[in-house]
Amino acid sequence: MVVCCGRWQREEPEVQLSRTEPRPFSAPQQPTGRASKMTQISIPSPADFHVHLRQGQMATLVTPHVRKGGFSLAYIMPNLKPPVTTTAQALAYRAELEAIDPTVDYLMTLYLSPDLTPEEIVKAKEAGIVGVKSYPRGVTTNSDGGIESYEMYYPVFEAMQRVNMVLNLHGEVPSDAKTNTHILNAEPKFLTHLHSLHKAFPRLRIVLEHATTRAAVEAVKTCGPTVACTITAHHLELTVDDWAGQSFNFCKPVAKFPDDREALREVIREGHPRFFLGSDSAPHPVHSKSTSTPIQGCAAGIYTSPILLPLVAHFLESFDALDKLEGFVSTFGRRFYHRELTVENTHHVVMQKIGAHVVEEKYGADENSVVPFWAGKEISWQIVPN
Ligand SMILES: NC(=O)N[C@@H](CC(=O)O)C(=O)O
Repeated sequence: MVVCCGRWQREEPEVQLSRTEPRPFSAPQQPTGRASKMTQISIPSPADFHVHLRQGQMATLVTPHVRKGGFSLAYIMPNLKPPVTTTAQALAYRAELEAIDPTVDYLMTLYLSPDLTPEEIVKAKEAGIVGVKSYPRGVTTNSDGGIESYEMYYPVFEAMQRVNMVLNLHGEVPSDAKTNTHILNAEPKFLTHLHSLHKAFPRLRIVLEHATTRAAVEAVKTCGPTVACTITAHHLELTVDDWAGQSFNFCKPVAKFPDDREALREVIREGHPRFFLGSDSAPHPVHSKSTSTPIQGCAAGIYTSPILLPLVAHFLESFDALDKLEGFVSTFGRRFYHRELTVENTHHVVMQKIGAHVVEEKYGADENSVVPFWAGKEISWQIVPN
């Protein structure tokens, strides 16, 4: 990372370029205490390990925003209609995205469903598909075909462990009045599943997606090096008070309490190498966010792709963690996913702090337009066009 404070500038050996196998998770801690003085940052090949890019017109609108937001690698979620359940579908979907923007490296996933077999896992691995995403039934957008119990998938997980694929968990259990389960405790109640899966498949790489609670952070920390966790940009800022009555801040899992948000911030400040960015950027047409009816509620999802890198820098700086930006948005996730930087795949994204700029209020036109997170508010960092 290159940091500039006024005329002062110095090169730091924070990222070693390598063509070798991934190293164990023992990244050295970065020095602290100079974050507020930075005026320029250079990040090598930022990677977003959880993105929704949709299909059709919406995909055409939002796919170029991955690059616009500073990212050159995107880990693509499979909750389309119909969900991406086969290797053939995932490859066709990747081709669709590459036709829109060929400059991004799209890592593809399959949707965990009863149709997924160990044989399909082997085929998927050979075709370069990276992971399988599990959505518990009914907890979020397009999760009607989601899972109800994990045991029946053990043969699939066994195959994934054998061929070295990643299991991505949407970590919430469905609401149930009988057990007092609701959207505020759905994530803590899910953590027993995380522990059971890790115990049953200790070599299976598992990612607990978009953690929102102190309990989730602590659970991941107690697991071994094969378990990691993504954190979104918006959960670094929001708490329950921000989405109750504000539909554009509504997403699943919902933002929790100030102490939970503090746990997310702490683990980033700590520079913990198993916690990295997965934006969960999830665009919905403006009408499905703003004009809900008693029959059709407000869609869950917050859209951050077009402003992502400056937004993350803005938030990390606000809680004195800007010096952890490179690990959080590039090195840590890449290492976990075995997508480490090489001389060939590294390009630096430079950001400058040149006074606040206001985030656009919407992208696209008419009924297909999307409203980004932080719309109309200021961000202090901007990407320098190259
Ligand atoms: N995060 C969300 O609130 N929504 C996501 C689905 C998901 O990841 O839960 C979406 O696809 O819209």
